[in-house]
Amino acid sequence: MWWETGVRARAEAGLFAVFAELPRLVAQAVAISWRADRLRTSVVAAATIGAGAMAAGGLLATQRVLVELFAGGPTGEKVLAALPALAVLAAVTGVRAGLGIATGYAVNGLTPRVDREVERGLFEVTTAVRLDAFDADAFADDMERATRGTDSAISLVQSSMNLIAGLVGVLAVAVAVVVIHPLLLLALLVATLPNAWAALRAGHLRYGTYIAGSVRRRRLWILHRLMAERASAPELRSYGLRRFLLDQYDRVMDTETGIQLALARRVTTTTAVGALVGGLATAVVYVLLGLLLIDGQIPLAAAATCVIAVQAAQRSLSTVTFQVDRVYTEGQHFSDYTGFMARAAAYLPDPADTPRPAPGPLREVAVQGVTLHYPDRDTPAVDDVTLIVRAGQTVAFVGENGSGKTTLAAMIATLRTPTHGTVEWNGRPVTEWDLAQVRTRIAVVTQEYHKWPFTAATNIAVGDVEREARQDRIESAAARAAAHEMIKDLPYGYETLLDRTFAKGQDLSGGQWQRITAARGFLRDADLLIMDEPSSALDPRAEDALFQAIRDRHGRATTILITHRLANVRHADRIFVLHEGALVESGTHDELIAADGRYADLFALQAAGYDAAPAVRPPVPAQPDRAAP
Ligand SMILES: Nc1ncnc2c1ncn2[C@@H]1O[C@H](COP(=O)(O)OP(=O)(O)OP(=O)(O)O)[C@@H](O)[C@H]1O
Repeated sequence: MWWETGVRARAEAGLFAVFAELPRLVAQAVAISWRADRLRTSVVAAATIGAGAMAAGGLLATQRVLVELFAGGPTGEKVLAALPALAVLAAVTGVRAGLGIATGYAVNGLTPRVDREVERGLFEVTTAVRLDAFDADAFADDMERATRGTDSAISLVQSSMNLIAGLVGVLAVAVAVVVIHPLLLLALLVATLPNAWAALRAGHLRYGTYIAGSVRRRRLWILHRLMAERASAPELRSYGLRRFLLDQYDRVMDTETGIQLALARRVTTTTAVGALVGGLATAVVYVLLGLLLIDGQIPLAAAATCVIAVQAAQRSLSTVTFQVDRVYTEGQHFSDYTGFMARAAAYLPDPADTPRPAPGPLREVAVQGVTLHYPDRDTPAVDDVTLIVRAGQTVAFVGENGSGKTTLAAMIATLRTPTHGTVEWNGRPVTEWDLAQVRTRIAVVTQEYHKWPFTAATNIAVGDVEREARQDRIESAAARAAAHEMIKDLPYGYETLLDRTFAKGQDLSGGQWQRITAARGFLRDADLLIMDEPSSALDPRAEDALFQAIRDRHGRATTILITHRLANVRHADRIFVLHEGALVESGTHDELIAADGRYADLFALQAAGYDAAPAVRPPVPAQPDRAAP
């Protein structure tokens, strides 16, 4: 699964591949951090390098102290002689601690800034891409991965910085040791590498086990939801599924526990082997030091410093090995983010070379030879449609399911771009106007409306965020959509939160939601109101009130109505009938009835439903091919 990208990549990659990719990932982390906050990034970089230098200086000062203490002469004099080096050691240790604190402060300050930089970048793109981006199969999946990638940004930055700090620490020890005696570097490597290898190997094992348990974890996740969520609670009880689900849970957990124990054994064995080999290597180093001492190759103080250096290097290396894994796994997720941002750029609207003019009030919308092909569809959803809607008119788009009404309306609303043809606003293609300004003159009540997790008042107010959300405006819009009384009856009236996932949140019925979304459309009082199936869930009284409000716009503002309830379009100035994407008829209700075409057929069929039906239906004749032999 995509959320396991990082762990999977780490489980599958060899150590060489991991190390080969680290520089790129660390560079990426430094770049984000730099963009988010230059000052703090510089502080972390300077403090990390400074701390490394202090570590090396500390070891050299330690050696100086030991040289003085191991020299001949009375103890008092030796201590006195060691005092300057001791003072340096104390200063270096103090500065190093201070730099550590400075790094901590800077990283803490970086965290929210990096999070914000990355997350805001993502939302800048996801809210700006053209609607057709969401038709591409991979886009939604890509976007989810990118969301996980935003969480990884700060982890990547932090682990990269810790990795750099660990490496600088190891380097500092190596430099100090070489200064004391070059042969000690070899001793240092021999004593530290086995443990480092064991740590990396144990990480590999953990990641491998995690990936092998992917299906099991998903099953557990589903079981968690089934046993604890509201949606499944009624059926769980009515069918007595409790035992069944708990048994499933036990079975999965038995396997999981077994696997975790096996993993723990393997990891312990690996680290024990590493510790054993590391211990033996350290013993060899100590023997080597002893031989060098006896041979007079190095002074006692150098040997003692080397012992301290080995311990310091082991600490730094264990940081490095841990951070290598983190940088690599988090880096994979972050690559999902950067990859998405690059691919999404192709869906961003073309920036205007010169500022485009704002359109005046609507006089006329003209659809000129417009066609729209959805990706992976053989036939166009809208096929070479030409029509004109004039200011003040109420027009209707009718036609069977899938005939292209919503798609055509989306192009008029500038939400979709035609594959061929143009949509003109006041005689000029919409692309030549400032698109944001065109959109402020249009309100769209979509068929697949969104239930915003806000209060009832805000759910209506989102229809016009450009203007102040005055309560009287909200209530008047609600009244036009037959929503006012219904909202007043809610526990907190207009302030009722319409989301059950929050405390005191409420949910509404389908028809009640539809009233709220219609009110959202009325609030803007736009030049052009497009209403796509606004009454499919309304009761007859609410439907009547809604269409009365639509009729009130007649002559004053323009309305495009999409509905299957043909009784509601009788009064439209013009009815456009679509069939398989093409405009097949247009005219007033009376003209279309007189023409006795597709509209007349649909109307007659619907009207027949309201005629008195026979009390008993005649039996359906047996189908010849299904008759009993
Ligand atoms: N996002 C999409 N991706 C691919 N095909 C789509 C998409 N949206 C709609 N279609 C297809 O385009 C055609 C026209 O759909 P559209 O929603 O415009 O029809 P409609 O007339 O509004 O239908 P209904 O009366 O059911 O609302 C249909 O064949 C539909 O399957």
